[in-house]
Amino acid sequence: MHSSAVGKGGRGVSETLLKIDAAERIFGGGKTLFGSPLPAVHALRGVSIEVQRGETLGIVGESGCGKSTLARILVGLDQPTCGAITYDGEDLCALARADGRQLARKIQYVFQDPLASLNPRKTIRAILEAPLVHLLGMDKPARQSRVEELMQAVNLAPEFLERYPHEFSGGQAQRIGIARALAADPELIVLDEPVSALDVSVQAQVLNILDDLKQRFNLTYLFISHDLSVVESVSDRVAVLYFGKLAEVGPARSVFSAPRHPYTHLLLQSAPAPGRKPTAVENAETELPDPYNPPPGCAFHARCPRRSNLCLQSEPPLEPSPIDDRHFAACHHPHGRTS
Ligand SMILES: Nc1ncnc2c1ncn2[C@@H]1O[C@H](COP(=O)(O)OP(=O)(O)OP(=O)(O)O)[C@@H](O)[C@H]1O
Repeated sequence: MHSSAVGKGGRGVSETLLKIDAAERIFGGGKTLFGSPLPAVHALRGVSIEVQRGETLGIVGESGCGKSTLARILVGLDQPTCGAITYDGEDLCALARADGRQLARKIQYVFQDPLASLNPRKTIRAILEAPLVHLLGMDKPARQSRVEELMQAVNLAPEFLERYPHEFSGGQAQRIGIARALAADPELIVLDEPVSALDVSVQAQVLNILDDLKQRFNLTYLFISHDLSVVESVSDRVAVLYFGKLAEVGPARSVFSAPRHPYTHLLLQSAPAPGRKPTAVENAETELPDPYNPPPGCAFHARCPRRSNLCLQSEPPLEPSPIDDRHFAACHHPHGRTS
């Protein structure tokens, strides 16, 4: 669909930049002042995944599966309840606690709603200069040329620097959000639904810019989206999250052409396609487990056409495919039911 290929093609790089090990995030819980228990939501339930330097890892899943929780943890806006996250060998949470600015120089975030993420009372120049001052301590003359470079990098004229966010279209505003994320020269950018709010034609432009920037600045992307066609077009690898857990992860080509988890099948069947209405997930979404009362066994069992007694009793581990050790699925019946 899109001509862009943010990170597609792989560069044969295999240096681990980010390592997430058994990350859990529980919201709520504990007790009220009067001692009654508060409900708890297990937003991430033991997520383990690595991101290689230079790759684009796509993360897909329905609303509520934990995508944004993971993204917020990676940029230091939240902390996991337990588990370990290392960035380039350093403890990411310790880094976030000790010096948020160091973390912000390495990992940046691009928000879904471009206009809402830009301060309406500041000019674009002030918006782009803020990270240069706060993260890099850059002086005025250096800032002047850097903001012009940043505008050029996202194909916007430097004349726009004195304008305010409301004077831009959604696509232009997202390009400004991307320029701001680039300002401190990060290595990893977490793109949280970066084109979901844009028209399809504008999406392609923004994806092309992201692809170009990735090549030019050796960036690594974590690309979060519920739009499978976008994720397929941009990702080297794809992780499918379901109810706070990884259901499947592997090279994009394998996950999309030969999905092993029935949830990935369901997502693919439900994706909008010419002549087909997206209904399956919309219908099935009403069957998502109650986050306050998770089911036993595999969290997907109530929706799963392959379920067996085993699925009702035990959670399947994430295991590699016998024919591709980079393609993992957490399913007791990844090849369908044999009995
Ligand atoms: N601050 C919070 N307090 C309580 N529950 C939360 C909080 N943040 C997220 N959750 C819950 O954690 C789960 C995962 O939410 P999250 O926003 O990470 O999902 P998501 O996949 O990003 O969804 P969406 O695509 O709708 O943003 C959901 O059940 C959500 O209600």
